[in-house]
Amino acid sequence: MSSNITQHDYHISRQERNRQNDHNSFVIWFTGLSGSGKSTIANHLEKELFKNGIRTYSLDGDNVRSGLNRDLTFSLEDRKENNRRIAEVAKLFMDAGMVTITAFISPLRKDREEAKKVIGQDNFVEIFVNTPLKICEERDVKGLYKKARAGEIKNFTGISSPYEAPEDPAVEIRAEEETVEESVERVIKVLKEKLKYNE
Ligand SMILES: Nc1ncnc2c1ncn2[C@@H]1O[C@H](COP(=O)(O)OS(=O)(=O)O)[C@@H](OP(=O)(O)O)[C@H]1O
Ligand SMILES: Nc1ncnc2c1ncn2[C@@H]1O[C@H](COP(=O)(O)OP(=O)(O)O)[C@@H](O)[C@H]1O
Repeated sequence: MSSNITQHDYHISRQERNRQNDHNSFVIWFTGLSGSGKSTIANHLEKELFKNGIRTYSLDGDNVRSGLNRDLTFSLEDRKENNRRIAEVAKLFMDAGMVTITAFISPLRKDREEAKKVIGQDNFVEIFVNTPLKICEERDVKGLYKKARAGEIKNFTGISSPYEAPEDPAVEIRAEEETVEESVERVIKVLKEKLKYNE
């Protein structure tokens, strides 16, 4: 790492931005298998927050794996780098005052722990979308499970690459037992206090 890099002080602090927005900023980190419902629930959550005047931004596969992280594969090493960069970008959006939502598989506990360190424990809300593999596979939204079972995709999460469930998520969603609206309502309940800006 170069020692010639100087970090400039930002003129406007996160706290000042939060005061102006009249809510706190933090990161909501969704994790779960492919097809578990991360993007669906994250999108509904963002719409609901936005409707209530909360400044939000979502990071997901579409705007990250096809751009910033398009050089990365699905090896565990590259997934770690994927998660690291997402955590750094999420932190920037959080510093800009946004309630930032991320929806990535992020399969390994230690990589999510690293993300938590970058973002800060108090700013990191982990949401586990706990949909059983069997259901994700039946849904097979993108046809990828079929390909993975046929050996056409290597290192597929849940089939030929590991997924480690969070031990103590802020919210655990059992998407097969509740509707998207019910899941979003439960998440918002947990966020209510966190959103309140107190001087
Ligand atoms: N090998 C393999 N394993 C898992 N997923 C795969 C793979 N290859 C492609 N895809 C598609 O990529 C999406 C997951 O990307 P992520 O960036 O969320 O993964 S990770 O956090 O780096 O593990 C995932 O999207 P979601 O279904 O939205 O989770 C898949 O559509
Ligand atoms: N209760 C539920 N919560 C979330 N998604 C659900 C639920 N029930 C069915 N689904 C469906 O499951 C699929 C989940 O896909 P997606 O949100 O893309 O998952 P992921 O982002 O985890 O890959 C969608 O087609 C969604 O409509």
